[in-house]
Amino acid sequence: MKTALTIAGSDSGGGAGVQADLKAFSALGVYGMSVITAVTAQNTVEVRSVQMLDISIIRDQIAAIFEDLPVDAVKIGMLGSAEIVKNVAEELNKYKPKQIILDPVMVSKGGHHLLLTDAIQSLKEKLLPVVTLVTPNIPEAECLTNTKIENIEDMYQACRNLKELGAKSVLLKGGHLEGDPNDLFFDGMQFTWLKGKRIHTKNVHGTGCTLSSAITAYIAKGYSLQEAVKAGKSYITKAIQYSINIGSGHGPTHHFFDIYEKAGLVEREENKGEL
Ligand SMILES: Nc1ncnc2c1ncn2[C@@H]1O[C@H](COP(=O)(O)OP(=O)(O)O)[C@@H](O)[C@H]1O
Ligand SMILES: Cc1ncc(COP(=O)(O)OP(=O)(O)O)c(N)n1
Repeated sequence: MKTALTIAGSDSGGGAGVQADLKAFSALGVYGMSVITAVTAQNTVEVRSVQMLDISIIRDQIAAIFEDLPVDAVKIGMLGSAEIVKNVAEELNKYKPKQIILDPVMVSKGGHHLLLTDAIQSLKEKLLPVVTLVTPNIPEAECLTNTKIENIEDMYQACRNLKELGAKSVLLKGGHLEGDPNDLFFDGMQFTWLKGKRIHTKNVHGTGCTLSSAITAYIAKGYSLQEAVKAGKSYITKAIQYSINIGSGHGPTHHFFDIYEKAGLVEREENKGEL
């Protein structure tokens, strides 16, 4: 069985973070493991509070996994602080997993900061050069490159700038720009557009986590990076089409849409979350 590890924060509402990652791993038939960096009190409306975990328990979780279990691919999500970034980078440099996907989580949909501002520099210096793929959304890429991204030309330039900063490959997500959500994949040499059609629903909590963990699962299964990002884009599109209309804010993505489709369940038609 192929395996994947997520190093990320916990979302009590189950839509993002470690919970979304483990659901995506399971839905794609990959054995999931987790290192929790922070606990958030969160639902579909807001992040109420955040408690970052002590460095010692974060390092211990990583060591416990790598000293016993096989890890085919690692996904990194919310890290929270510069100290956590530094220590996670040290542990990864020690155990050297071959495939690391970094979702540089900074701010939740509701505007809550999930990465302290002073940690951004550490993320750029200590993690960006170590990972296989980085998957920023537009505001995260703007922050990492200190530039404005308003159009397609800016997206190309941001990918090149991220490469200059040490990234081996980049998936720049276009969901935050107007129009259809087209993502740009840069393998360090060539660009590939992953085109999407905007789905009009408010239930988009955890989309970034879902996409990066699906890509991680596909890489764990042996897909090439190019195949994995394409398969990940199809997965997130279905996960949003079938997103779950629960809670009074942004409902979560659906990970088991295949089972629903095959069983003829009509969850999508019943989705009152569509705008
Ligand atoms: N309304 C939507 N319809 C279809 N795809 C979307 C929609 N919103 C986002 N996506 C896609 O979901 C993925 C996550 O995108 P994005 O929302 O930009 O990231 P994040 O959740 O990190 O802010 C991307 O592949 C993006 O193109
Ligand atoms: C614990 C935790 N980690 C990450 C996020 C951000 O997830 P994302 O997929 O970008 O989804 P939204 O916050 O945009 O809904 C999170 N909220 N919580």
